[in-house]
Amino acid sequence: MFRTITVTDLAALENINSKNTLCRNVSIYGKCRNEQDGCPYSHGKSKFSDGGLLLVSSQSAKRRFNVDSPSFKPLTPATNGTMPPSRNATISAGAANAAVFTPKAAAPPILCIAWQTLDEFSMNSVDASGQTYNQGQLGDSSAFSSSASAYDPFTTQSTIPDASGNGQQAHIIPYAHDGPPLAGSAYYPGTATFAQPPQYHLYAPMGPHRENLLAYQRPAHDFFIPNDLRQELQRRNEATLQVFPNSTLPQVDDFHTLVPLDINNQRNTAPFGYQTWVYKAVDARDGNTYVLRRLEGYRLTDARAIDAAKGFLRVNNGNIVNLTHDSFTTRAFGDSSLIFVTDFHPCSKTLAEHHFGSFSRNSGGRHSTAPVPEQVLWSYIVQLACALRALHSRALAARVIIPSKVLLTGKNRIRLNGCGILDVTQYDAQRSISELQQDDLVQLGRLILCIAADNPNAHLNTQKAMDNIRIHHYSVNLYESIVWLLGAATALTSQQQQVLTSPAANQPSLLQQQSKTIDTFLASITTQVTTVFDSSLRSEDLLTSTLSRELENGRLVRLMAKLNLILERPEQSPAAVSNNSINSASTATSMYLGPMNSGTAAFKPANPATAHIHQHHQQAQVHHQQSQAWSETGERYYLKLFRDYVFHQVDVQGNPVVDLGHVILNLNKLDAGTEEKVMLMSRDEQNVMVVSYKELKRGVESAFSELMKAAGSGRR
Ligand SMILES: Nc1ncnc2c1ncn2[C@@H]1O[C@H](COP(=O)(O)OP(=O)(O)OP(=O)(O)O)[C@@H](O)[C@H]1O
Repeated sequence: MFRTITVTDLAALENINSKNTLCRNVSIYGKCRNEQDGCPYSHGKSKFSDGGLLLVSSQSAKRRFNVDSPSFKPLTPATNGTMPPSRNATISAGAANAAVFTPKAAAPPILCIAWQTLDEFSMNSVDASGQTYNQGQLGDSSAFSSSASAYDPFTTQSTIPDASGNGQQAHIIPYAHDGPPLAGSAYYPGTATFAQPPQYHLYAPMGPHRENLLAYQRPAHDFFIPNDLRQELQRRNEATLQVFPNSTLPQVDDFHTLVPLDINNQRNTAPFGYQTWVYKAVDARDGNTYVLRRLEGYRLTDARAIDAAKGFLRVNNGNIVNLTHDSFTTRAFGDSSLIFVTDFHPCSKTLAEHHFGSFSRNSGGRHSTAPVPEQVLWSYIVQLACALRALHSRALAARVIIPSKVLLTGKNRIRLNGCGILDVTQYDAQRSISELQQDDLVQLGRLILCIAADNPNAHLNTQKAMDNIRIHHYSVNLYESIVWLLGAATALTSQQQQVLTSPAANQPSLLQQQSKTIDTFLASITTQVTTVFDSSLRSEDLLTSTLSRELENGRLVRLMAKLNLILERPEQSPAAVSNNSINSASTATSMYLGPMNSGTAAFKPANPATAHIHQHHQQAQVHHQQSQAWSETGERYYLKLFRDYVFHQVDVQGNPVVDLGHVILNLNKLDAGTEEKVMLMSRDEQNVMVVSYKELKRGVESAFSELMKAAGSGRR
């Protein structure tokens, strides 16, 4: 069975033959003649390269074609699908002497060739240079399949036949727009003038790499942020936006939409000497979410006290919950409350909740879980030491380093909370800063001791807790560090002293160091600091790689947004903007699917401006024109078909095909504007259009720029 194909570029068909499985059954066959002027086809590539479009019409088109037309001769039954005549044999002497055909941009030259079913496909094929191959030469499909298997949709180079028919390495610039055509480069015009843009459409695969995948194969999850991280970020997002609909909490100064974070019923006045409440709130001035810590019943007796926390405003450290605003007093809660405003870290927990979550404060009982890994303890020590260094170097002190005032904001990521509060509430207590800083070190030692001993009250019996640490097989180094921080070396047994001062212990021993500052401590744990630093760099690498994937997804989202902005938007179609745009040689798209019984030798786009211009009201006329661009004769119709091809595919049974890989692959090719062709089918399956991604890209860009012009803005 034969169907009629109209092609403007024979090379395109060749290309499709080799790459598109849907078109494997296409062979060039029979007499080829230019429909426009009746001239036989000449194989000069440059003459037929401007369109890059293959129009295929099935039965309906076949009916419309006039078999008596001089430009088309149906094949004889004798040759039907068995031994098609060679192309040369079908060209008459008169036709061979015909003038060389020069294509016009507005109406690309069109050839008639024959379409065969797969069964009929067999013998002859014509390459881009016009050379005829028979089956033996091509070795059935092997010539195609070898190029198909080597095909990488993301590559920018490929072997293509040159003008002489020899396979040569040629540069395909998939995303280059057509520049001025150069002699001998008609297939890929603009290559000589091409300036390499950033190849932002290419994914650079990052390790670890899968061994069983081919170079161009990517698993779907490679394109997206890992599930656990996505869930975590979404949970944080939700937590930040969460509101209580019937909340009776007041607005405090500029802070509104208060949500309590303190879900613990047991109120504890120990850390600050006041009952505290913690709220999430939105600052009306900048719209950001902050945490308000309220000290209930605080009365300001000395106005200077409130300024005592100002020094903490200047501290910006990754291991501290930073104070963001001046503290202030308020009566919004019906009492006199002191408010501290800090950064909000959604979904965070305190170390007390994390490590002693099921521990009852009043039971005094021991929480039983598996011992915390030493690496985690070192991570805590290094991070808190880092926070203390930031404070101590500014002549400040943390003053409260307890499990409930250390926030866990990510995996093993901790921040010191509640800094500066005691500076206000205990303003009058005359304690020197060095004394407070020494106390910070002791508190740090107690905190680590409690977590290592797995008991929040472990510091109340240091000796027993130290024994517990030994039972948990922590290293001598950790043991020694805790002892040094606690300043409790004298309380150790002679046996413990022996362990710490043995040659196995790190030299110089911390116990032998007299000066006790955070810098001394940090200097003595450099090995652990570098280990923690290394793991933090690795997690940063991981996040950067994840971010780079999202960057690609962001690009695809923008492309999808563009497509949806322009698709089926008649009021902004080019017909409304410029009636001549369809016929214009400079129109970005020179292809369309027109009715094949138009009565003309070549397809011509319907000029929407010509018909009925005086018969209707002007507005109705405009609407008519507008819809033309999306109609089956309109220049944007193929974009619509492409949308169907990407998103609305169905299988042979008519079931929807939901293939994310297909969507991503096609959107990437569209974004890159590759020369590869795609076969688009109308919904009634009566018409098929073959168009390159490059043309599609130009269509999208042109429609989008029209839209932007109409929107009166040059921004994208
Ligand atoms: N800056 C913050 N960002 C996010 N959540 C926070 C922040 N500060 C505290 N929270 C959360 O608020 C809750 C209460 O914090 P708070 O410091 O009062 O701990 P607590 O366990 O209630 O201590 P206390 O025994 O002193 O009352 C905790 O669950 C903590 O995770």
